[in-house]
Amino acid sequence: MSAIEVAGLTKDYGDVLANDDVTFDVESGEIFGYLGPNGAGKTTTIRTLMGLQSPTDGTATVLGADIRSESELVAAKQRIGYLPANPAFDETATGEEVLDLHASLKGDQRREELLELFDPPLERPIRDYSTGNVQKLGLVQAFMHDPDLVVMDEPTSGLDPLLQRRFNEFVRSERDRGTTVFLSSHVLSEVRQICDRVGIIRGGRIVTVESVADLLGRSGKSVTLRVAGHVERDAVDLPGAHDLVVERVDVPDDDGRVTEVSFTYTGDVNELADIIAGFDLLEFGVEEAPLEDVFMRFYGDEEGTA
Ligand SMILES: Nc1ncnc2c1ncn2[C@@H]1O[C@H](COP(=O)(O)OP(=O)(O)OP(=O)(O)O)[C@@H](O)[C@H]1O
Repeated sequence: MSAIEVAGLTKDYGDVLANDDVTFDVESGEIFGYLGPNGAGKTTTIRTLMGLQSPTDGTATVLGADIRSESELVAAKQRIGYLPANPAFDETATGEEVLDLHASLKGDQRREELLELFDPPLERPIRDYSTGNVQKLGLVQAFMHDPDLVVMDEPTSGLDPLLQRRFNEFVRSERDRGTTVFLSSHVLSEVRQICDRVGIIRGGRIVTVESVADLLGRSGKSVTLRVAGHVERDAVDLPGAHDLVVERVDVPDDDGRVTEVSFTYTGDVNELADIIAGFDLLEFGVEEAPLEDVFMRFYGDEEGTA
């Protein structure tokens, strides 16, 4: 059985069709990334899955419970952890009190273990918490009752790089012990590090659901070269090079000219390495293609940035 099944989910806010016939499944035991630019409709789907708002049309199940049935959903939520975007804990309560409240609702058998990984200042009131500390408390709260499914809306926002890495390792180890994880993000490089599969949403519509390996294979790398001397365009116009830009620049202090080359590359890295080996390189950069470029290449720009 799938941990989450979303079928034709539609949410019309009046001005905005935030989810338009959204359909996808999350398999039990996988880490599924729900990826899309700001305003794409990720939070709308997540809040609907958690029963916090009703769909205009379509439906979904979480751990087999129909989200339209309050009683089914309440029962299922005992086995679900939820970390909302910008968790709104009671500002006057201390972190400890927030956890005590959640423990009374769902349990807290893993509280101490989680507090060793993510250590918010429990004795302080929430109003004194930094964004990162709220996020840490949210993570402890989401996992401490040892749920079967955890749903997180932009979980790494506010975490510094060290904690992000700890979070990634933790989520992978949770997956390895059988927990299903559904998380949203607008950053491809973040999702690629932990997710098994990804669903991309844009303008309220699902544009693809595929494995992260397949997505990365298709999205390619951004390559930049700074080469001493002339480079002819034909020399770098390899199969798999897209959006190629070749510019000659005069460098006053240097003896001669420099050529700057940039492109997105989806071809064979060995072919690229062979070409580059023949250049007098000044600089060489390879980065993940930005998410927006991936969208532009595969899905066009007919829907603007949302
Ligand atoms: N309660 C609401 N009333 C009206 N419009 C809304 C409401 N909530 C969200 N929207 C709109 O629906 C669209 C999708 O918003 P949503 O928050 O689901 O996107 P998102 O992908 O989570 O974006 P972000 O990453 O910025 O949080 C946006 O255009 C947003 O302005």
